[in-house]
Parts: sequence; structure tokens; C-alpha cells
Amino acid sequence: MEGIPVFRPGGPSLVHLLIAAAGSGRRMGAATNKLLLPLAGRPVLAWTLDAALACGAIRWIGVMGRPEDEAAIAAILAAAEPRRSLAEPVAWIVGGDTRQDSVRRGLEALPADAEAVLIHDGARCLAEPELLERCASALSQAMAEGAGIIAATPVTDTIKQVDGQGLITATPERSGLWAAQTPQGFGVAQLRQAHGRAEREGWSVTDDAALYERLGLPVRVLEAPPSNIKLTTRFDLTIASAVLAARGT
Ligand SMILES: Nc1ccn([C@@H]2O[C@H](COP(=O)(O)OP(=O)(O)OP(=O)(O)O)[C@@H](O)[C@H]2O)c(=O)n1
Ligand SMILES: C[C@](O)(CO)[C@H](O)COP(=O)(O)O
Repeated sequence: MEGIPVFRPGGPSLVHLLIAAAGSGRRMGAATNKLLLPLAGRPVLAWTLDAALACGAIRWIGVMGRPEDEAAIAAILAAAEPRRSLAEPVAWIVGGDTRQDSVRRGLEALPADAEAVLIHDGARCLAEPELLERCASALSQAMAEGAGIIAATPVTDTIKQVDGQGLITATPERSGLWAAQTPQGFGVAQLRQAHGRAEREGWSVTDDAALYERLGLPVRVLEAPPSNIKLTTRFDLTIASAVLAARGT
């Protein structure tokens, strides 16, 4: 897009992080926000925060949440804070009715000096600090070419395109298919403009990279482990418990 500053090469390697935590957990079938559910004895969101607070490349963290979850999330933040002191406390941001709107609100709440931002699902609580570090580093490089980055993992199942009658209409070539995850990283100015365009044009997307793609902006994938799952259903909680047990946490 014209007029958007491209991140200066060798610019700050520290990034801002927005954690999307304002969902309702419908597919989890829980009475509360799934990020407040217990996992290995702690709330799901606490595990996500552990990785964020352990990542030295992150200079500021904001959490988008639902108003009714503010007190519960504040308690999780308070318990997490002593693990590492950031220059500022983790910021509370009221999320929106969709993930897309929560991210837009998060972008509006960023500090004025924010240039590079990682967007991470609170539901991807198995992401390790190393992945966040790699995403932050890759973002600093990608922004020099005006690109975004996303964590992703190559697809291992054969994927089918299926019509409304349950009939297969296509089998995309698997070698070119990746499952998008988060973190996803972007230039703040560019992503703000992309969200503004999406709001004006009524675009509805399930990840932020799709906005860059619609605008013809490049996005690079960064290979992430298949363990970086998004906790969506009860079964995912079982998987996450097993992964944490295998890690000895
Ligand atoms: N309005 C929303 C919806 C989702 N999210 C966050 O975006 C991530 C991915 O969303 P998803 O897994 O779909 O969470 P839910 O919307 O809670 O799940 P469901 O669709 O089953 O209700 C989650 O960390 C969720 O908290 C958000 O910040 N704001
Ligand atoms: C952003 C994301 O995690 C990438 O895979 C995914 O699109 C979120 O989807 P959801 O339906 O909001 O969980």
C-alpha cells in the first residue's frame, strides 16, 4: 500500500505482543471462556503468558478479553507478573465480538511507538518461548521487505475440498499446504490499515495474514511444531495435558 513506512532494516528487534483471549469457547462446550479452564493445574491462559513473559524479544504485552472475564484474567496476570518484569504491566484491552474485531481493538490500544506486532491466540498455550523468539526475529527481517510472517506447520493429512452435498470437488496438492498457526507478525501501520480496509469493505477473515493476502502484501511462513495446537475442543485439552506431561511441566 502506498505511503506505509517499511520497517527500517536493523530496526528495533523488540516487538509488541497482542494475545487474543476474548473468545466464548463455544466449540469447547464450556460454561466459561476456555482460556480460564484448568490445564495441568493452571488456567490455559497462564501457560500462554508463561511463554510470552519468557520471550526476551517481547517488550510489551496486551491481552484482549471479554469484560466478564476481566477479574479472572487480572488474577492470572497478577500470578504471572513476578516471573519477569516488563517495562509496563500487561495491558488489559476489551476485545470484540469476533477474533478479527478483538485484534483490531488490540491494534488501537498499542503504544504509540509500536512498529512490529505479534498476534497470538491465547488458545495456543503450548507455544514455547523459542517459537515466539523465532517469530520476533523473522518479523524484524520480513518487515524490511514489507512482509508479514506466520507460524505454520506443513499439512500431513490429504486435504479435500467438499461441496454442500458432501461430495469431494478437489484435492489440493498437499506439498503446498500449510496449516496456519499463531504467532502471526506484521508491521503495525500496515496491519492497522489492513484492518481499517476490512472494516470499510466488510471483509471477514479468520486470521490476520488473510488481510495482507487480500491486499497483495507478502506473508512468509515460519515452520512451527505441530504441537502448537489451538485449544478448540475438549479433545484438544486432552492433547495439551499429554504434551505438558511429556515436557515434564
Ligand atoms: N471474539 C473473539 C473470538 C476469539 N478470540 C480469541 O481468538 C483465539 C482463537 O479463537 P477461537 O479458538 O475460535 O476461540 P473461541 O472463539 O473462544 O472458540 P469458539 O469459536 O469455539 O467459540 C482464542 O484465543 C480466542 O480467545 C478473541 O480474542 N476474540
Ligand atoms: C488464527 C488461527 O489460529 C490460525 O489458524 C485460526 O484461524 C483461528 O481460528 P478461530 O476459529 O478463531 O479459532
